[in-house]
Amino acid sequence: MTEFSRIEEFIQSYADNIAKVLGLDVTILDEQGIRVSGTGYYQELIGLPAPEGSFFRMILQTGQPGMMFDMKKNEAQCMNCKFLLQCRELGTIGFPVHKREKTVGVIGIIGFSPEQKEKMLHHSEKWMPFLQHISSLIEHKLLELDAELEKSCHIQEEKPEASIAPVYFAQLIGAETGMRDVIVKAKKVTNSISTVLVRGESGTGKELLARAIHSESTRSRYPFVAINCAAIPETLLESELFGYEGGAFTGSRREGKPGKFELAHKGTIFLDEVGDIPLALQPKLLRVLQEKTVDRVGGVKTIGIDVRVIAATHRDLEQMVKEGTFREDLYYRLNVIPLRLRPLRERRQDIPLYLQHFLHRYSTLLQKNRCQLEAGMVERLIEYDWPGNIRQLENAVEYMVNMAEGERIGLEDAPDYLLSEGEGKRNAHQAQSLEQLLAEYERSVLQRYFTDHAYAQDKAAIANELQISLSTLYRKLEKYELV
Ligand SMILES: Nc1ncnc2c1ncn2[C@@H]1O[C@H](COP(=O)(O)OP(=O)(O)OP(=O)(O)O)[C@@H](O)[C@H]1O
Repeated sequence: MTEFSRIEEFIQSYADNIAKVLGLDVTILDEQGIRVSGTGYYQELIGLPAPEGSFFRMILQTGQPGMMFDMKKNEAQCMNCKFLLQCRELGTIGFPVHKREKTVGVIGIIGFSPEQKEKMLHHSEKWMPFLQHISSLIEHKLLELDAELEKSCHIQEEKPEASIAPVYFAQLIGAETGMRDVIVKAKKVTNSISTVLVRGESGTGKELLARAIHSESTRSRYPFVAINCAAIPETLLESELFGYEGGAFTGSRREGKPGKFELAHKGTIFLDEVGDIPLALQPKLLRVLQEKTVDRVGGVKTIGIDVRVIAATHRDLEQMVKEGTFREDLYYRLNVIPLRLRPLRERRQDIPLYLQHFLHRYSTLLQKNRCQLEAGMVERLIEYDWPGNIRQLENAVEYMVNMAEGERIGLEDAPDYLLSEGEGKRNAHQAQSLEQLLAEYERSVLQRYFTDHAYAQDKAAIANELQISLSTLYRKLEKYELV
């Protein structure tokens, strides 16, 4: 992992915006010379290494900025570049990105047309200070992340389950498509004190949704504390949730320990797998939720807490209430704001979006060229039922990117369960034609552009990017009711 892998999206949005404002192309390379972002022609080359001997590679080596025009005539600097013959750049300005004196990347602006070259020459004295500024902003972002990481490690020492990595609704894939309804509801209750109960199968994003509610709430400066009630042995769950006083039981810490509710004070507690809380503990949880106080195990004093509760489960709580394994009063206390995340097989139009997202992520993380799915693969993946939902789909993409030998991912790279006919595949009565599947895909691609802030609904830019005419774009938007 390079420094830049942590801020990929930030960097790309920077590049896009700078390019738009300047009317020039922008590209950014990481410390290994891999192109991590690019606009125009260089967008296609994201994930690929810059040519050996190139101008940008030289900047990475020397840590010195530079400016060059008419590469083909500039034999001295470009002579060793493996790309010289194909190079179409008429002007290039590159500036190193440092982090604490170490060169961790390079940012460049490029002109391909005589007009762009003219623009670059005309304002030549302004470019270096401008790029220096951008480079400092990127450095600042990296240092900020380091500081956050340090802080989170520190916090995690005291509060093992606490996490401070924010998640925003806009980051959730499907937020504007298959998950839209649930996100509209979730947004309405971010700042409410009412308990939210997130329902959904395993891997549908329940925890991610809970984190987004917390991150976008006024509690976001305080901890988000997650506890998986099914993963902790029954005997320990009470003290994990509510804490214990010193000497409460054999082997306990002399100074006692706060529970998750106390650690989440002023923030949010995420009670994952709440349906797995043992019956014996349910009255105590109910009391905490109603009275907003906790009594540590073995303690005598009552501690007041201000905690937002988000619970989640994949279990059929209503059935459990009927069977007597879940208390009815606790069920009503938890189920104030029910949010249901649909399984992936009920929102197949989102599958191409997840594929795109995870392919990009794992190609970069695994330092492979940007992998693409071969024709037919998307269809196959849309047809699969994904019992493990997004988690399984993410794992499948990670597997395929690992297996891919080049940039193309074919059936031979897929995990076995995707190859076996029958199991996990869509039922016959749900079958869709290839035309319908492609239409779903086309719709989701268009929708994604419209929710991407970098395009800010700029139809001309979107048409240009997709290499279709504006009128075709309008026709498609009408067809998919996206206007
Ligand atoms: N909308 C989404 N966009 C991007 N990634 C997602 C989304 N939803 C889930 N994921 C990813 O899928 C994985 C599973 O998500 P998460 O842990 O939130 O699911 P869960 O429903 O809480 O699972 P479980 O019930 O098994 O605990 C995570 O890696 C998460 O980042």
